[in-house]
Amino acid sequence: MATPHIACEPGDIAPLVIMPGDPKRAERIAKTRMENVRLVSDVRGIGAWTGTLDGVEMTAMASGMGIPSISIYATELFSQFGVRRIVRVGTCGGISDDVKVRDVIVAASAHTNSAVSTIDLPGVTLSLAASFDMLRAAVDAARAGDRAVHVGSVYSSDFFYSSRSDIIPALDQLGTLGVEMEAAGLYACAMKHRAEALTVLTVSDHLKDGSGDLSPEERETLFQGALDAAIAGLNA
Ligand SMILES: O=P(O)(O)O[C@H]1O[C@H](CO)[C@@H](O)[C@H]1O
Ligand SMILES: O=c1cc[nH]c(=O)[nH]1
Repeated sequence: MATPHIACEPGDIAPLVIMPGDPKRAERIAKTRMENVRLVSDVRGIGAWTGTLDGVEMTAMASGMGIPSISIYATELFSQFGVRRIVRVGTCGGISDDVKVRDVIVAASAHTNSAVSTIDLPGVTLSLAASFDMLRAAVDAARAGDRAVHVGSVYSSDFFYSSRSDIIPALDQLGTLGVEMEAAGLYACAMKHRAEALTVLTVSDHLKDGSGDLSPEERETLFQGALDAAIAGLNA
């Protein structure tokens, strides 16, 4: 049965979902990496493409931007479509000096200023973390690739344009690798539905030095290292 944001039957979505933020990136993944793909839903221009990848059935579907958006899709996928694993393949801004543009970050955990970490259990801040099995497989695959790989915490912000850039040095001090806008929401949904999730990011820009930032076209296309690691995570 269709949900408010996904117009297809449960069997049309695979148990394993590759989820970039950008719908064009989802379509590109489907058309360049998958076989026998079909568009099974296109509500609000968020295409869901189901096919096979190296013989395994998968769906590529975008999350849109921000925790509210990814939470809608992840909730419907986990609760109504029998999805077991979602891997986010996204971009992020570098925070740590160790991280350079084009590097891959595997997000073991996500700090956030979103209410998803505090709203469900009064007095408790939830730990928002990746699936261990997915994380281990993705890290192993990423380390075998040709890009520098970092594993650790990221910051999932509710703001792309934040008035609180003053907190970035403190996040840096705490070892936070980069900033993006969805991982914490995805991890919270996976925890709630007793499912599994992972986030693998390509560093698209650096908060301390914007001179090497990726162009909009590169942000859409330059994600092969992260995607290979993400696929390994899904197959774990
Ligand atoms: O490239 P994606 O996956 O969309 O991720 C990052 O890019 C968007 C902001 O430009 C946010 O969604 C952020 O998390
Ligand atoms: O959320 C994001 C994504 C990419 N780059 C940033 O600086 N922030």
